[in-house]
Amino acid sequence: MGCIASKSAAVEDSREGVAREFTSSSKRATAKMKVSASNSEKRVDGVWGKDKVLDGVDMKASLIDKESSGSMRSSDNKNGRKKKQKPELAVLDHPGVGRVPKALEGEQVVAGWPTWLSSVAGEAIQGWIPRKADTFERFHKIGQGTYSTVYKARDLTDQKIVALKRVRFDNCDAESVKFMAREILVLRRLDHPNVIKLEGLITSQTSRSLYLVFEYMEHDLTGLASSPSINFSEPQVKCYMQQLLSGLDHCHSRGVLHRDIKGSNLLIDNNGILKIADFGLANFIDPHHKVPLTSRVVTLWYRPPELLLGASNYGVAVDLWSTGCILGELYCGRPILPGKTEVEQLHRIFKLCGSPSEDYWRKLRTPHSTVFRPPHHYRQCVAETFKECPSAATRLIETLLSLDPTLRGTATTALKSEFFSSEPLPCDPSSLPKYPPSKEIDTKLWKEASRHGADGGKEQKFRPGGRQEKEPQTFILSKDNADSHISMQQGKRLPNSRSRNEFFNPHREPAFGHLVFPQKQSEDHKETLNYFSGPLYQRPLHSGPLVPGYGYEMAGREAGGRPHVSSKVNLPKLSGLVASRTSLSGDQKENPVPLKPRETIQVQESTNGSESRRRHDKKRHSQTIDPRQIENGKFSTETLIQDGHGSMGNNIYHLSGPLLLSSNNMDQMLKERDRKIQEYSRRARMYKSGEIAHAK
Ligand SMILES: Nc1ncnc2c1ncn2[C@@H]1O[C@H](COP(=O)(O)OP(=O)(O)OP(=O)(O)O)[C@@H](O)[C@H]1O
Repeated sequence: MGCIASKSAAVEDSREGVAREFTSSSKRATAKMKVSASNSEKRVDGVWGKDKVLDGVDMKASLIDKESSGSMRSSDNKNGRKKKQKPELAVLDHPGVGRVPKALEGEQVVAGWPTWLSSVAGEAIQGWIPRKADTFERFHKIGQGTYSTVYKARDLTDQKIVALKRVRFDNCDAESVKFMAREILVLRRLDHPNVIKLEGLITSQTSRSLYLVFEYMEHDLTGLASSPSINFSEPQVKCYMQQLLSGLDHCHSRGVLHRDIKGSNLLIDNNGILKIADFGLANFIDPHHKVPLTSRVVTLWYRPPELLLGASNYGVAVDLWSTGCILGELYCGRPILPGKTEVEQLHRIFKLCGSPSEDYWRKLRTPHSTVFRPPHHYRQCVAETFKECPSAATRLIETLLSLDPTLRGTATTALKSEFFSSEPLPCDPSSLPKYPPSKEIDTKLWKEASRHGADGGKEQKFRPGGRQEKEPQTFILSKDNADSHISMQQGKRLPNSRSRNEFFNPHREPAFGHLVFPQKQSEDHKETLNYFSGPLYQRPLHSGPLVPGYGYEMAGREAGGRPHVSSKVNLPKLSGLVASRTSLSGDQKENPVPLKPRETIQVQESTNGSESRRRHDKKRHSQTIDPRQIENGKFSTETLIQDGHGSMGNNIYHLSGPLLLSSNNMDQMLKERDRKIQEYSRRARMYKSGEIAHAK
């Protein structure tokens, strides 16, 4: 950051009318900040060096000096009352969300940081100087996350292409700022070739928004895997997996759980280097000092059973489960456990991995463990399901998808597995083909285009895998944190929208293995249950993994009716294969037996702080929910339904209710639910693309 400091200090933020030449006093402040930062880093290094993991509590102690912790304590103990923190809040309240001493806070403001940031999350920015907006030239949008919009940009100081992630949060809400700041602190703790590097932060004293500056990555794994023209070879799959596990190994060794490993968060550059990105849900853990964590993390399809069952005492194994799902996906050409609700997800898991043993339930002891015992005994069939894969791959999938988290091993042991030492060996990243830019967002746009493109589209500006470089935008840091949009509407048409439409017609995806009422389900109904019908409190699936290669293409099958899996792993070609689906779901012979919850899932209800968030969300017409807020108990289920996805009354039947109702009612209810979800998805898309804003 030294260079950032010198770069920024020299430039005036004339765009915001804030002439901020650093005075000698601010220079002194900066120098002081650097000293404190290096001191604190030294202390943190000490912790790492000793224990190889970050102890959340120690780290807090190491990052905040005595004076600071004193001031924190006194503020916490206002009026002499000791504020009792929720367990999860206590977790969140350590790294990245601590304050710095008042004096340092003042110095940070002088250095250009806004007060709303330095006053509540000074640690996250300690030792850094904010970059100025006018030192970047912003191009088009390259990613849309639940919590962010990502743009391609050029750093005018060195002409380097970077990615700017504009994070969504409420700068008036200290908790919201703290959640956002945790991502920054986590990123600053990590330094590895397979972990995305945070290069700086853009904001100013008067700004209410914040951009994270990252190295630019051309692709993400979901985008590459779902590109119809890209076939991964087995050495390539091994190469990506090796990099993913190496990055994870680093995170875990530094006490960081990612908690959202999925293809769209695995970015790949033109040299074949894979980097783990999106640490928005990451948290610090200390295996020696366990504190309860929220189970409401990890995108549904990649979420391990213990989290679905409500575990709050978990560790690195959650990331390893997600890694197992990705490995399976890379061989199968589609997500291996695409559940639509938590209950269905769990059921799919048990059908693949077998019913858990008594010992498992005993050890788990979560609130839901008695509720979700499958009435049926399922035998483990991972090996059978993946029998077309090379045996070393099957064994690694089996290990990573162990129901018992302790049997999943670690990233280190996975890296030592036979999968990486058996032929064909992982290839060198530099030997991988160079692909045209491809991201999950492209997949979404293709899909969007195919929906709108059936009318024969007029303009055909959008090129899949070769995004249009738009005119550089004047980059002005907004004073409001509401989304600014670079519309991609104009570029939605595909050169061959018709044939694309065939590939991306969501109605072609059968709702196989549907848990709720497979026998009574009509074909029509199956069609209605497309992948937008995820659980409502979940991140919307249209911004999650977009079913790579799923129903995009009906490829041929081998004579035996099985997907061809060879050393040439044919992701898109395998997609949509009936045989592959059948073998995975095991639904052909056996109708899925619904789990019998004895009661609806009890979701922790707390309205703490939900009001302000609700107001904020309403203000921005946001259709998204931030699990980081759920984590803090800020949202009740009902809040989520009502605020995030529209009111559906007081029922929380989408969680587990359908399993308890008669099928007639269910038919209607699910149709209605799907209709609403479709409607909200559509509105969310319109909102994102700016159409709603224009319309209003
Ligand atoms: N450094 C980068 N280079 C290129 N593209 C990026 C970069 N960082 C993020 N993106 C793109 O932006 C998308 C959203 O970014 P990110 O996942 O960090 O945001 P998020 O709001 O946390 O998303 P999510 O909803 O998936 O959690 C990514 O899927 C990726 O395609």
